Amino acid sequence: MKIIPLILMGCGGVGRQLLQHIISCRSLHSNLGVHLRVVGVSDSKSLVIASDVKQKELDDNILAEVCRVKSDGSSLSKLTSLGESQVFSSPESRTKVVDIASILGKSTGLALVDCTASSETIGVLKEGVNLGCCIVMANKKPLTSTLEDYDKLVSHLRRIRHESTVGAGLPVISTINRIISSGDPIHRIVGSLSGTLGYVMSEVEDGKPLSQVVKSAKSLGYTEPDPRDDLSGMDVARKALILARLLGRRIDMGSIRIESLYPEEMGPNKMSVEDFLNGGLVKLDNNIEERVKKASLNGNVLRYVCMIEGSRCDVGIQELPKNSALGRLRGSDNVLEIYSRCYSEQPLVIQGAGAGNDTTAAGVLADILDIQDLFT
Ligand SMILES: NC(=O)C1=CN([C@@H]2O[C@H](COP(=O)(O)OP(=O)(O)OC[C@H]3O[C@@H](n4cnc5c(N)ncnc54)[C@H](OP(=O)(O)O)[C@@H]3O)[C@@H](O)[C@H]2O)C=CC1
Ligand SMILES: N[C@@H](CC=O)C(=O)O
Repeated sequence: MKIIPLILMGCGGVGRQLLQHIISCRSLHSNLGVHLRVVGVSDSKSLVIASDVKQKELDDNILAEVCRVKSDGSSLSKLTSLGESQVFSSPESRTKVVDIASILGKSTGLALVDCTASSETIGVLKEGVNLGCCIVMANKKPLTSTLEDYDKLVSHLRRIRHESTVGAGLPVISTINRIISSGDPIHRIVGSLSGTLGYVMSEVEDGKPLSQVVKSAKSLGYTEPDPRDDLSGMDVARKALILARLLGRRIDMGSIRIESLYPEEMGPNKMSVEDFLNGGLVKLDNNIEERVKKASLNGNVLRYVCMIEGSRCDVGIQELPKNSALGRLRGSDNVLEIYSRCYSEQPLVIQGAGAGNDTTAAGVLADILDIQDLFT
């Protein structure tokens, strides 16, 4: 049986769903000859770890308790039935993760799984890479940081997986890697890469107010913790940057043209998430409704589009024919058209659910299974 020891960082919607998938797939994985040994789980304030990380694990009862405590909105420090496991608070929890990485990285191997929405994990991930660990990410921030951070994180390609950073559970990164490694250069990617904005656009088209559908998107688990990350275009820009860098473009966020759906005075530095959701959003209803109606008079719909071609990398709203590939999208589906030498006239198209905790966590789980050959 191959054993994959792992530490999960981030226990929100995606992280908890990942733990639930791990528990429910135990017998499937056992039939495949793999066991996922969860040695630690952290949230923003605490880390719970197995008593002996070389041998033991957080058993499924503890993992279920972790999910229960976190869904109640509490901190991991509130865990009670811990058995021999221990809880550490930050900043000690960060040092502890690095200690475990140095114990396991080069012996049994260790996967650091980042399901946070934070830049704070970048340091730990880089240290993990130096210590021989694998890294698996749903979090887009590490790969959209500086080029120096990016180069370090991707310095051992066999040891990194980040499928869920673009398209949630869709096979976007692996498909692009396969095309590139076969020597077929990709010259253009066009897509609708935001589950939230896809859902928002199609619901507004159906006559619902923006303020209402953004709240629904949040409760369905599509949005980032702060939905302004989606509405500002920043989340799509991060996906665009990850794709552009995958294609070999040496660019930073500053090279991407980004269209925001809200004005600067509603930004995170000016109002809280609650104030934005309860007071700010409603002020945007009329403008978007008018834009949707205007597009409809021309037989068109609005879609938030990502375009990468040559040195161009833009994300923003476009008016598109209703019956185009992007225009036909409904709900949280993403679509991505890839043009290369082999796919020059007709693009290779990837389409399907592009957001949601279930599909995203399934993508992360598949990534973990995909590195099993590096473990004994
Ligand atoms: N939802 C989706 O459809 C998709 C999400 N993703 C990505 O998945 C990631 C997770 O999303 P989601 O689960 O919705 O986010 P949540 O906000 O629900 O969860 C984030 C978790 O990260 C924890 N956290 C924050 N900072 C740290 C830190 N420094 N160390 C350890 N844990 C930390 C938070 O702790 P605490 O509980 O204490 O606040 C929380 O448990 C995001 O990066 C998102 O972009 C990617 C594709 C699709
Ligand atoms: N907030 C994102 C989640 C996936 O990356 C989206 O809406 O697409």
